[in-house]
Amino acid sequence: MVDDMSSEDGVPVIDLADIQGPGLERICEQIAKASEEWGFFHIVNHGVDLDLIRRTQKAYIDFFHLPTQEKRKYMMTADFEGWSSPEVYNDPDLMKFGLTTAKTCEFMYHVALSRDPNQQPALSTIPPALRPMVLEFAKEVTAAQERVLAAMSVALGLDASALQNRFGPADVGIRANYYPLKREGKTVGELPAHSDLPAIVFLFADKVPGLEIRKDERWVRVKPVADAFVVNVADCLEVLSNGRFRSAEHRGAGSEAEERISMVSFYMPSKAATIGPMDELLDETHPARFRSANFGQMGLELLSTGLKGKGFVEALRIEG
Ligand SMILES: O=C(O)CCC(=O)C(=O)O
Ligand SMILES: [Fe+2]
Repeated sequence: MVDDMSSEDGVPVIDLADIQGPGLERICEQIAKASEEWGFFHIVNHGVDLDLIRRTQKAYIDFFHLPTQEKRKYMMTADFEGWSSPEVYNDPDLMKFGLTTAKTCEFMYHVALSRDPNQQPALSTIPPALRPMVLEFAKEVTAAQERVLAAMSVALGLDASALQNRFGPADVGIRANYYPLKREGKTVGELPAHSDLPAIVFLFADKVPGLEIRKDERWVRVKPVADAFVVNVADCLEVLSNGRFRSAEHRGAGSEAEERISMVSFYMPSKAATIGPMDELLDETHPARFRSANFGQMGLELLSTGLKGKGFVEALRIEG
């Protein structure tokens, strides 16, 4: 077991090996501290099979290496699912949806899992060579996300299931970002500064650096930790925790040493969920710092306006 480990950049590293045993209390304390101070932390011994992660990563890399005309078969559609790259973002096929998020690095996005038995994702849009891996990966990552959510609930003084229940049956979206080798400092597409909207996010990009996160007024280049996921408190969690946990702005880029892929899993509240401070956290001395909103309505509106800043958090903040 690793005690209060920290990578050189200061981003906390939390060992989850004992999350279902007597270590839970200590893990909850570490998660609370990291979520309050950073909004970001690495997790090791997360329970997601490493061989599965590597196979999924390899399958995505093979996809991104295909010729453009092959990848165009999976071009993004109006529901934001599919493939996009800076090379094609002016393409009329893509622009007809007004997809501003397309102006980022090359990526592919799919909803790969739904906790709602009546609303299963349309898996036919995931390239067949990727499908079995992506589905298995999404299943394991979702289970790990729910373990971390339970620890976060306990850390907030709530029942272990409180946050997950509040989100309702989640959808989990997987976004794979591809950054080709950077040549002579030239970038071929980056992810501009943004915070993630829903709700808890796991990012896997060990080995190759490129993720930068904002800590107070400075940008910190995250040093990769082998086999770890980077956990990110997203906007919805900041609002549910009434501002105790913070979502942090971050940005992604490629490297001059190696091509880079980041696999990002978004645990999304049900569209029917109300995103607002948890009632249990409010009293006379702790008034609500945010309004409440329907996730389906507000979330999609914000996503379609593109990536910038902490849009959702700011839109709901109560001044004063
Ligand atoms: O590639 C990265 O390191 C950042 C990815 C990211 O922030 C995202 O996909 O939302
Ligand atoms: Fe992000």
